[in-house]
Amino acid sequence: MRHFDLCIIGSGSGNSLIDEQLDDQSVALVEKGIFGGTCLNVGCIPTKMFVHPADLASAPERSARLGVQLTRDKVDWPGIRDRIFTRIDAISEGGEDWRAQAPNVTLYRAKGHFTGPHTFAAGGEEFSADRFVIAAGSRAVVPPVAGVDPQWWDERRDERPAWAHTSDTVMRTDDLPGRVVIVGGGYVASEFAHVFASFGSDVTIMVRSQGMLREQDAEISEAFTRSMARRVRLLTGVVPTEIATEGDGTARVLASDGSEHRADVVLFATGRRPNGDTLNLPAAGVETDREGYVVVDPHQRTTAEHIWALGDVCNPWQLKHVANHEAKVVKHNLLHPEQPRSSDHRFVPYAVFSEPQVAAVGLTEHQARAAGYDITVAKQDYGSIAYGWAMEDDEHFAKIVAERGTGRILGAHIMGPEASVLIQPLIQAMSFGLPAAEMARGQYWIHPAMTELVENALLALDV
Ligand SMILES: Cc1cc2nc3c(=O)[nH]c(=O)nc-3n(C[C@H](O)[C@H](O)[C@H](O)COP(=O)(O)OP(=O)(O)OC[C@H]3O[C@@H](n4cnc5c(N)ncnc54)[C@H](O)[C@@H]3O)c2cc1C
Ligand SMILES: NC(=O)c1ccc[n+]([C@@H]2O[C@H](COP(=O)([O-])OP(=O)(O)OC[C@H]3O[C@@H](n4cnc5c(N)ncnc54)[C@H](O)[C@@H]3O)[C@@H](O)[C@H]2O)c1
Repeated sequence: MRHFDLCIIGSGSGNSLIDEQLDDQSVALVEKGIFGGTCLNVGCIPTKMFVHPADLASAPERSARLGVQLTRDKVDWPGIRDRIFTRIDAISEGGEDWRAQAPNVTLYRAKGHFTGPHTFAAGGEEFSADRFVIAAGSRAVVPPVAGVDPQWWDERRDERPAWAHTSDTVMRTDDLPGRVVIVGGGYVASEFAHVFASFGSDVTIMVRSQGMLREQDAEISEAFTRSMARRVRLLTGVVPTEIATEGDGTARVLASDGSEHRADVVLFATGRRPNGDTLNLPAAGVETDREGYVVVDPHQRTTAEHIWALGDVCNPWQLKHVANHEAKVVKHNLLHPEQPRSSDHRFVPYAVFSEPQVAAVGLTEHQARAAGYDITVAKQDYGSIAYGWAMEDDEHFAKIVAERGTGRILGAHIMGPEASVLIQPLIQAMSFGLPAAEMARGQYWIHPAMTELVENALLALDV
């Protein structure tokens, strides 16, 4: 049986572990899908490459109130799609070729699973390794709906009707779909609703709960839901009950409120499940929690001493910057097991790249109150700062939650232009323990930049 020093399962963030520091180790890299993983091929990167043109395409919706009449003349979907994937596919292929020619790396292009604590099977071969890193990511979940076969996204993928999509496939459709039904109200639903609505598709969102982005601070979720409802047909408290394929290959979607919708594309944006269940983890002594995430200690070590895990397979944030952070920790701990580092999950930020953008870090107001903090909350409208006047903004805001007395920032939530950028100084303040008043008063804030939103929100806190 062939033996390796290290086996890495998953070529997304797992691939970034391999560099010259591992040149003296034999490495097996196992990848069943597109080389480079979710973020590069079907996640963060291509979605944002669609979001940016969508931001441009939706400019006419925002510009008329400022006296600038714009029209969206044409959206060249095949051109946009091919520009994006010509670039991405080349990176994926180049990365795979680069790995394949590395003398110390053996690439297994197959679905693999553990056969014992130190043994693994992939591509008809069984091999052993001293140490393993599980970086197997997560996969889209498709809920049970009459007329929808979950095997369309697995073994029976050839039978999948043209209308049935997850985020893995929807960016590669031949044409811009005229009618899109999106199921779900989280990150993926919000971003693709923006893309398709901006490009001119007729979009219907069916969201099971009473609003979108329900994990966010309640005021943000409510405001975002109102905003999205102005752009698309938003059905809250509604799920699809049955989907039938029509003679022309499109979908007829029956919904729980009795409504019926025709669609060229139905996008299931209903969450992602960690891939640990595909790896026969009990054979290796690796435990998972009730939601299927691989259990790790602060050093990213699993319940088996010689096996580490990182990314979506073991953390519920399911974000690339968290996977990257954990990969750096695992890398250090593989090289320096006697001086292990811990992951820092104290202040994990996130952003939803929709229209409007949403970004957040830390506790929501409700979570802070439930945790028993004595809090002060400030809500600052974009329209109250000079740059917001320039934009005639009457919708967007920032909200900061801080501890009364200490001024410690517990959470920050922003909905509006550049929210994903404006949140960064607040992440920094929380990470380095900078109290709100000191942060507001101890530095210059450029006038009249959008960051005055953060300055004024900090000053408005009753610390
Ligand atoms: C549409 C979309 C948009 C996103 N946008 C953002 C964003 O803007 N910002 C952000 O921070 N995050 C975003 N994410 C999340 C981000 O993509 C993931 O958190 C990140 O890619 C996870 O990295 P990973 O290395 O854990 O897993 P992955 O990159 O998924 O890598 C896991 C790899 O393991 C392989 N694999 C799994 N099981 C096996 C097996 N049994 N045998 C062999 N190989 C296997 C898979 O094929 C896959 O290539 C987005 C996700 C999606 C779906
Ligand atoms: N900008 C970003 O960082 C970004 C963008 C896209 C995706 N992601 C990552 O990908 C993950 C997956 O995104 P997502 O939007 O699919 O998941 P999500 O968890 O954000 O949202 C899932 C949505 O589906 C709904 N839902 C779940 N089960 C359902 C069912 N049976 N019937 C009807 N509705 C159901 C939920 O109520 C929720 O509205 C996210 O958790 C996120 O970590 C991140």
